[in-house]
Amino acid sequence: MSDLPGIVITGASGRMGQMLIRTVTESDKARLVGAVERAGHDWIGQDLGTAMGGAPSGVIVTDDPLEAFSGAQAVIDFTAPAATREFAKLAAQARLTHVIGTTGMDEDDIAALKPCARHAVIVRAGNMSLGVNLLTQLTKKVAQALDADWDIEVIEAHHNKKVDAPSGTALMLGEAAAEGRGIALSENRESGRDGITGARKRGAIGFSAIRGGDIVGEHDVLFAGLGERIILRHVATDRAIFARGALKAALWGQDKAPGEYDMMDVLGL
Ligand SMILES: NC(=O)c1ccc[n+]([C@@H]2O[C@H](COP(=O)([O-])OP(=O)(O)OC[C@H]3O[C@@H](n4cnc5c(N)ncnc54)[C@H](O)[C@@H]3O)[C@@H](O)[C@H]2O)c1
Ligand SMILES: O=C(O)C1=N[C@H](C(=O)O)CCC1
Repeated sequence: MSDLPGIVITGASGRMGQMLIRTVTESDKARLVGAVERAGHDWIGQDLGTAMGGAPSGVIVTDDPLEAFSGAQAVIDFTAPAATREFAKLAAQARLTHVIGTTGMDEDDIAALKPCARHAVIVRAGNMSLGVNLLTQLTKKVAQALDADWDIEVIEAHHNKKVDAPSGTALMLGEAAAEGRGIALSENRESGRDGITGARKRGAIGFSAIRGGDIVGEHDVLFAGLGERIILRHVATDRAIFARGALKAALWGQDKAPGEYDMMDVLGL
């Protein structure tokens, strides 16, 4: 039996779930030991490889996360906020590294992770790619250099199945801009313009969301001044960038003390 870290993927049939399964399976640094889907899903009880249209893998898809987590070292979780809250409790119980890519988590959801992080390593980020994490650093630097005469707007575009807005990435970028400017995002956030909105509030950080087709994920941070504009841009063309980052985080977490971490910690940025 291999001593490579055993990884469980939750939301196995999802867009990210399938990408993560391929990434872990192809890695020589980890092994796939479990796959979880929601109760009632067609894949439950099926061999994962067969369900994905390939050769049998020996991993049976389950709706029992506790069973899947026992004997694993990490769980990579790109599902939905309510599911992620439940997985966090079980990962803490099993002392697994819990890598959370799920977005759309509200304040309550995030607060619920705190007690779990006393027992397990939690790595959570709205975007696991190297490029976006670098972009947050650039955003903070540019916001630091410019005053509130420069309007900041985060413009994001995603596929037509995405259920949350603004995207987790857009919020990361907005937080970075607010930090650079020395203000709280919660008090300066502006989104959902429609109708007679009035003029833009000075110093506000705006969010605009586009949804369409199969767009993987595109983010612009626009700094609009008088007579000039700066645009910082990241374009994702392949979900593999998120899966590679998530696997890196799962491996990184293996020798860390319990606590809450993000991709900046993992990437050393
Ligand atoms: N952080 C990042 O880098 C990053 C990148 C891409 C996507 N995401 C986020 O990941 C999440 C998933 O995205 P997606 O495009 O794969 O969505 P998706 O809808 O294709 O997949 C989600 C999967 O989770 C499953 N699921 C839901 N509840 C469950 C439960 N209780 N138990 C087990 N499985 C459950 C669903 O059945 C589905 O298969 C979203 O929140 C998205 O924003 C994050
Ligand atoms: O496809 C998605 O959903 C994505 N979600 C993340 C976000 O909300 O920022 C990352 C990009 C893709």
